[in-house]
Amino acid sequence: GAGALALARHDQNPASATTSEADAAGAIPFYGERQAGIVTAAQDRLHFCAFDVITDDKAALVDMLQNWTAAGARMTQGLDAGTFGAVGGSLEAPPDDTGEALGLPASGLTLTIGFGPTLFRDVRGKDRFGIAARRPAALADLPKFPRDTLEDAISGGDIGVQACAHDPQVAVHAIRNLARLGMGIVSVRWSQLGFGRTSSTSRSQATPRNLFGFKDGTRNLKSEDTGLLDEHLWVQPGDGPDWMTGGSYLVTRKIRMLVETWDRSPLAEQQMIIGRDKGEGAPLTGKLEHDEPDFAAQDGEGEPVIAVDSHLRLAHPDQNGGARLLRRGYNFVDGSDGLGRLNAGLFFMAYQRNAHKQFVPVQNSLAKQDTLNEYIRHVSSGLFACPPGMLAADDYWGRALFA
Ligand SMILES: C=CC1=C(C)c2cc3[nH]c(cc4nc(cc5[nH]c(cc1n2)c(C)c5CCC(=O)O)C(CCC(=O)O)=C4C)c(C)c3C=C
Ligand SMILES: [Fe+2]
Repeated sequence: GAGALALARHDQNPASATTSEADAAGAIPFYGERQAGIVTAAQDRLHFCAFDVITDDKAALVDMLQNWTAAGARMTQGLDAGTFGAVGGSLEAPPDDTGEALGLPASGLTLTIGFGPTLFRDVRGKDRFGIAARRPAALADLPKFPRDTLEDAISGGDIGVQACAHDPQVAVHAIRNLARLGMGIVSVRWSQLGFGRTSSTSRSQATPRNLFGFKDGTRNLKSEDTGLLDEHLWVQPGDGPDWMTGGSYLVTRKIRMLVETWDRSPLAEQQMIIGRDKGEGAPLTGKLEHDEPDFAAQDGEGEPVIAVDSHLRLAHPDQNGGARLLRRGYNFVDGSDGLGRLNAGLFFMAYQRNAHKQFVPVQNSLAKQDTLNEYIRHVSSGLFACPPGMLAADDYWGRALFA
């Protein structure tokens, strides 16, 4: 607990220890112009859940979204999901909170909601809730990419909820209570736990490492780049539809990483594949992490120093019509695969103004020729339209869409 933390940090600057402890325990505002959990400095833990709506009753769905909003406003502030709480209600009724977060602080919990293509029209093309005309053009299904090995059962979903927190128990508690409140209206389609954020979304954060051991998120869109955020992250007036103005599109990709194969490849080869060095994270043409890569530089034999099929070159905006992403992924290890290997990888998440103009061209370049492909498999995919934030307590998730 707090005692152990204080001990562990005894030899460090006490002021900074206090600040980071407070940050890790603190509450992030639920209401605001934007949804929290997008440019919010990436927390350590993730529980993402995709739900399917199992009712045709629009009023029941809207009622659930109102209940979710009220519970989300409470849980993100460190409170129980309901007003009676885990132990404050009637002995004759199931509690309005499941209880496993009793005594835990808010832990930086954010809840970010998005609506999937199938909420507007189901797989048979039916306009389920009379909102098909409000489906954004940018929410068209993602194309199939070369090498995709997607599993339908862990892809897609009508509603996606991203719960991020510094404590996994807090993130899981939030998703579990939304699922409980949604009983009979939604069912859990798939869910994913993640740890060790693989991107920094703020210049105040050090760049973390992915399970290949490389710094990931060096050249990410950052919360401080407000001009770039308007250009690349937030849906702008005129992009349409109006209910999405100020929102953003989330692409999720569960990417299995064949870590055992990777671990047998030489350091020089690993660095060639990424296009950066493993220790510092500098481009192979530079010294420091944030040095600009020089794609024209050649080695003694006239070969490009940053290989033409390296991840760095293929993912770079210059190769993809200027496309940029706000990456916000997490590592995962879902036990083992029964074949003596870890079932490990990257749960890739990226927010953007239009996935068809940003994620799609980047992923097409990567899928065609990235040397990283030998070591990874895309096994799940999702696309969600995340509306803007809510300014007041009488608003609710999806109001502008369903009104
Ligand atoms: C389609 C988008 C991307 C997928 C899928 C993706 C998978 C993936 N990436 C790594 C490791 C690294 N990626 C890095 C940079 C980087 N990656 C993407 C996009 C996708 N990556 C972009 C847009 C960028 C930034 C490019 C730039 O602007 O220079 C890096 C380098 C460090 C960094 O800048 O973040 C690493 C390392 C893995 C392991 C992976 C799949 C499992
Ligand atoms: Fe990448």
